[in-house]
Amino acid sequence: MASLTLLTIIILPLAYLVSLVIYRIYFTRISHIPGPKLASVTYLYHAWYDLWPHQGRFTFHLEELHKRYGPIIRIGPDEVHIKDVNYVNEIYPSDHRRKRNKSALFFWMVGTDEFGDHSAGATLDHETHRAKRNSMAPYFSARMVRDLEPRILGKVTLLRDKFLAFSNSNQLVELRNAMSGLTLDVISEYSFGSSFGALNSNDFGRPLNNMLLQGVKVHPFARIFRPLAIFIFRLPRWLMPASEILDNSIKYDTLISSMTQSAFTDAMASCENEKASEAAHRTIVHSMLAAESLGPEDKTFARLKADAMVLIGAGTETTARTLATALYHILATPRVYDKVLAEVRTIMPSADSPIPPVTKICQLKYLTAVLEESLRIAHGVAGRLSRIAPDEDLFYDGLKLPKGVTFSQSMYYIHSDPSVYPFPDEFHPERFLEGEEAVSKKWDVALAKEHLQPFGKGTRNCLGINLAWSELYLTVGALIGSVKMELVDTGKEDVMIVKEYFVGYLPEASKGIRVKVLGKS
Ligand code: HEM
Repeated sequence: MASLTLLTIIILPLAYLVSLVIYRIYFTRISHIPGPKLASVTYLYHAWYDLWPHQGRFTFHLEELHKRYGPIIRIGPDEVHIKDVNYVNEIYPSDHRRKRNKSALFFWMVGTDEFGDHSAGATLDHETHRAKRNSMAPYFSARMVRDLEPRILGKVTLLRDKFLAFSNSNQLVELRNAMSGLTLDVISEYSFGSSFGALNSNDFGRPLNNMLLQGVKVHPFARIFRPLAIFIFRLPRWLMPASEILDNSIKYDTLISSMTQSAFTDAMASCENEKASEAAHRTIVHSMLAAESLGPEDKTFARLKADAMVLIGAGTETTARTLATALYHILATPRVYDKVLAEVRTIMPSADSPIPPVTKICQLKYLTAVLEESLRIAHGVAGRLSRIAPDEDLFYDGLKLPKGVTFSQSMYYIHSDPSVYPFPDEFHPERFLEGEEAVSKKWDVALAKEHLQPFGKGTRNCLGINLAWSELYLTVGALIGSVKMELVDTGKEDVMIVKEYFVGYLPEASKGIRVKVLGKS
């Protein structure tokens, strides 16, 4: 009896574990791909870098692994990472016939009914995603962004006026927080016709901004312990363990619910009283309810709320940090500041001139290069963009990636590749400008432009590209054109990402990117 118990309690589980380890190292469909043995056995390997004792560092550890094992490495029992700027189109094709699913290994929220589960962004299957995305795409098209530009401009004007109100005061403005207030208000106003009002508060909506910033910290834990995360998120709220991250996600859920609810109620009434297509420009919810690509099961409140959660989350921190990074580098480099201001003055003659429309600002070549360089160096989305090819085998350097395997690249590595962007940690807008400097420094401008892909690539790239560009042009144009500021005790280390929680993350010990407003420029 005792030996039977010993067998069941110790020996059988041990034998199972040993066979699993041997199987995972030597006999899976990707065992031929080099990489650390421990990573091929268990995701606990990631935990060391992403959870404890380090946090959000696995993406950066990949550099070391690639140096040791080469451009293609195995980073999980069924996951591969590639670091090669020339292999991007193969992983993220734009042709819908080459299907790319997302992977639940990274999009852990699938199955939680929370965190944007059922949204387009978190839909794994290629075709299902396509229908959901098509229902939102018209609302974020270049034309719609142009039509709704007054919504963006209203918020940018408010931001500029708030900055000017700080003139000659001793109060410093922290740019990343201020830009988060702006982008949060823009994405909510643009998508729902009413904003969170972050810019109406003196602190640019700091509690809301912090809620979003803290919320993303859930990703590493949930990726590594996915079943546990799903279990926790499916618990009734009163049974959930006490945690700041959970609290923030619940607050976020409540906030988005009420915003979606009022748009939903209004949109349902519009559907009854007027032609749905006529109301479709009013909010993203109206637009989705009018979309023919969606069936009734995808037009429920819960489903639309999931998309709203992803839109607000995706549209805020990425754009805010890119803006803060752009402003830091402009202010930190007098040569760049002088050029940007001189160029802005050609369409905005004085600090009191009206903010020009995006169609005019986007013609400024130097400013465009500054924004391209900011998008590159800010690493808005730094995490690996994981995909699965459900029905084609891929090949890299003779190595087979069988269909069904999860693979990824990280735009962080593309944008830090010195063969495309020499001295990648340095800010040089000129790498994106044909001209004397590029020739004298032997910079390949065409190559730099070809590999700049901050918004991802292929059929699942960023939905908000047009909106993001409009925000970047209007905000930097308006602030440089109207406001004179100087950096206070802020250095390059305050704008360089040190962690990855899907979005890149700045050092938490830093006091931020602080400026003193001196008056009008
Ligand atoms: C500088 C700003 C931005 C950057 C760098 C950025 C970057 C990205 C990237 C790299 C992806 C692809 C993720 C993946 O492949 O898994 C993505 C997806 C997405 N982005 Fe953005 N984004 C920005 C701004 C915005 C804005 C303003 C919106 C608001 C509409 C937005 C909405 C989305 C959505 C909804 C997706 C998911 C698209 C889908 O799955 O079809 N993003 N973004």
